[in-house]
Amino acid sequence: MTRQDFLSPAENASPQVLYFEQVELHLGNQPIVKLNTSITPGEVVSVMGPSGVGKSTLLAFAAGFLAPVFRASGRVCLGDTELTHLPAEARRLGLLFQDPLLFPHLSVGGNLAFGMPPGTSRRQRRQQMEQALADIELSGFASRDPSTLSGGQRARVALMRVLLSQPQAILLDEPFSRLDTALRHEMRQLVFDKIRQCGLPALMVTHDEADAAHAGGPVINLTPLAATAENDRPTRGLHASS
Ligand SMILES: Nc1ncnc2c1ncn2[C@@H]1O[C@H](COP(=O)(O)OP(=O)(O)OP(=O)(O)O)[C@@H](O)[C@H]1O
Repeated sequence: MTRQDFLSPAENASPQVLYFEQVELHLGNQPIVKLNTSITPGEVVSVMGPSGVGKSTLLAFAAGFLAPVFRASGRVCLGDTELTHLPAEARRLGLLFQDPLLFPHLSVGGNLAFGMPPGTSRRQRRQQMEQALADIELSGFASRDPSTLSGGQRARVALMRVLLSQPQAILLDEPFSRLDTALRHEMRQLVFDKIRQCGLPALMVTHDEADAAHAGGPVINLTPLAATAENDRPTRGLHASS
C-alpha cells in the first residue's frame, strides 16, 4: 500500500518536506528546546535526550496542542504551508503514541474509517479499510471488537488508522516502548516501511537507540536547558541560534 492508495484523486499527492524553522520553546523564562531542521518525505528523524528535556513538548508544538504554560516561537511548515497558526485538526499530521488507543465503542473497521477525510465515499471507505486490513494480515477483522485483539494487532490497526487519515507527516512518541522485544522488532519494520512507502516525513521521539538505528534517519540529541539541535541538511538558509 502506497501513499497514492490512500489519496483521492483530488488530493495533492506530492510529498512535502517538514520544516522546523527557528523553533524555540520556553517554560516560563526558561528556554527548553531550540530546533531548526528539515525532514524529507519518507525520512524518519529521531529525537533523543534525557527525561524532561522537552521531546514530547516539541511534538505537542508541531501537532498544535502545546499547553498554555509554554511560550513558543518559530514555525513548523510543510513545504510552503505554515502549520503553526492552524488548529490541530487542520494540520493533517498523523500521531502515533505509546498506547495504540482504539475507540472501544467502534469496531476495528469503524476505527479505521474514523479519521478518513470527509468526502470519502462509502465505497472508498470500505475498499480502503479492506485493503488496509489485508496489508496488516487482518483480513476479515473489520467487525471485530478492538478489545478482542492482541497488543500487536491493536498496534497494527492504530498504525493503519493513522495512514488512512491521509496525513501529510507523522509524529511518533515512543511508539514501540510498550511492546515486547519480538513485537517491537516487527512493528518497527512495519512502521518504517509504511512511512517510506507513503513518502511521509516523520519525527520520532524515542529513548531507544535501536529504534533510532532502525529508523535509519538522522538523530537529533537534545541536551538539557537551552537545548539546541540542528541537522546538517538544508533548512532554507536558516540557522539554529545556539
Ligand atoms: N503542562 C505542563 N505544565 C508545566 N510543565 C510542564 C508541562 N508539561 C511538561 N512540562 C515540563 O516541561 C519539560 C519538558 O517535558 P516533556 O514531557 O516535553 O519532556 P520529555 O523530554 O518528553 O520527557 P520524557 O522523556 O520523560 O517523556 C519538563 O520539565 C516537564 O516537567
